Amino acid sequence: QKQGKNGRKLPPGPRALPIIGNLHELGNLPHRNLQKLAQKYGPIMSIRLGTIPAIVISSPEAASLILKTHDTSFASRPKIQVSEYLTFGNKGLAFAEYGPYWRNIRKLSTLHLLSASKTESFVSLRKEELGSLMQSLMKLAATDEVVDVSQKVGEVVENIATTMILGRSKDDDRYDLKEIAEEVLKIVGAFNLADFVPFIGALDLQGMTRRTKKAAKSIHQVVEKIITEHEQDTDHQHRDFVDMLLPLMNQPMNSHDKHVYIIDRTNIKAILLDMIVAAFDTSATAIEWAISELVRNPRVMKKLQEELQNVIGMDRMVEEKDLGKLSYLEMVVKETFRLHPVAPFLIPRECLEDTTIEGYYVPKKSRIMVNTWAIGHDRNVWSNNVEEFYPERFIERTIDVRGHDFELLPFGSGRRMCPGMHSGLITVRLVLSQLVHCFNWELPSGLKPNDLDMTEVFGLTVPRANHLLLKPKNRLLVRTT
Ligand code: HEM
Repeated sequence: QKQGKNGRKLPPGPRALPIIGNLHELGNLPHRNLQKLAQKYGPIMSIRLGTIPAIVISSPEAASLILKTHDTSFASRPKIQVSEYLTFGNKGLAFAEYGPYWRNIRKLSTLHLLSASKTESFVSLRKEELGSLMQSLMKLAATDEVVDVSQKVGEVVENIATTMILGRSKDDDRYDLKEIAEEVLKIVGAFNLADFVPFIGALDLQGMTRRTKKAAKSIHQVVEKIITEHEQDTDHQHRDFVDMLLPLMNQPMNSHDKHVYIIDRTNIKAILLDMIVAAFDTSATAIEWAISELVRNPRVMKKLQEELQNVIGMDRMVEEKDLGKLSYLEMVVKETFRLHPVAPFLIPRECLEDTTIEGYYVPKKSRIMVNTWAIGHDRNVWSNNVEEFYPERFIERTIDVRGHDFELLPFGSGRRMCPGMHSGLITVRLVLSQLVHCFNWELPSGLKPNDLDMTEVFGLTVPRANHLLLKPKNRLLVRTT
């Protein structure tokens, strides 16, 4: 029985060591290790990360208490070193503490950058980028080459995101934003001692502070340069995020709010940085897991290709307007998110005030980790075939990914839920369906579906550890864009 300072009952959990607490129990894949511990201690478990108390949530019911019933108490984010450096003292959206500042930039972002109509306005951008990817893959398919699918998917998502956010494509090789974004996600996901054991953290034994400063410096330079170019080039016609944010500079964020914040250059940069980091890797990670599972499960691949054949036909590519008609595709995407949630712990939350959950005391400033990976792998929720990639499970269950069903939370839920969900979902469904419609995907010679390596690497997101290598074979009857 664990007790808080005031003698109140804390959730059960493993014994914590002096100084490091339970950091040593996280291992390389904390989502898996904390699932095992939760099987012993329960779905509301308390651990200590260095000096910080943390609560790990591992069931849909407990997730609903955190993200719905007590949403306001858990709507803040912890202050972490990487975000402080990267977004000029948490001036971005993802790590801003809960309060009027966050509320204003969240509103501004959802209204001006990520609304459904803004997302739709990038339809031709997505079509063009995907068209060039398909052309290049068709050429490679004709020569029977093994293709680095992870790299190709990463490039197309990066091109779409860079053009949408910054108005330029990857052709400009003076910088590598993807590499920087991946580095930032790794640092955010790493359990940085500077955040948990400050007096040891100052020594920077893990080299995290050095890595953070380096990544922040490179990304600040790129974004500053791009903003300056937008300011100088007054007659261009793009409608990227920089164009949408610049007219708001030096204006109050929300003149009706009693807390008046004026948007300055650092606010704009911080918002753009968050968008870059949030958009680059997330959709690409989901797509590469989906293709990996389809290749490992030829039955599902065949069924998805049949759906595409019936709905689209073999003489043209998939268009965005077709997506609504592809119900099996939707189930495949859900099943991918269930087994491979892109951000298995969402983005960490911080408890704003002392709270009681199911009779347990959760002290103010506790870190909250919702283990969506554990929920997706729970037999009690998904029955005994939990490890199987079986999209048909969603025929019977009307479970959706939009934050209402706590069994499946790829975008989180509640006030801090992902505001880029619409954009992310379109990218995932479009790129995935196009790749599967235009090509058959074969394993390099000698490999059987079950041999496919599925090793994960942990960060804020959990992508494949090794790139996915496959041979495309042309499937469409006509080569068209
Ligand atoms: C498949 C793609 C994506 C996935 C799986 C995903 C997932 C997530 C998750 C799990 C969270 C945390 C939610 C929570 O704490 O409850 C989040 C937050 C966020 N996402 Fe996404 N995301 C995706 C795409 C995008 C895109 C394309 C953008 C923007 C262009 C974006 C912008 C953000 C932002 C700004 C936040 C922080 C929101 C806040 O703290 O108020 N995401 N996302």
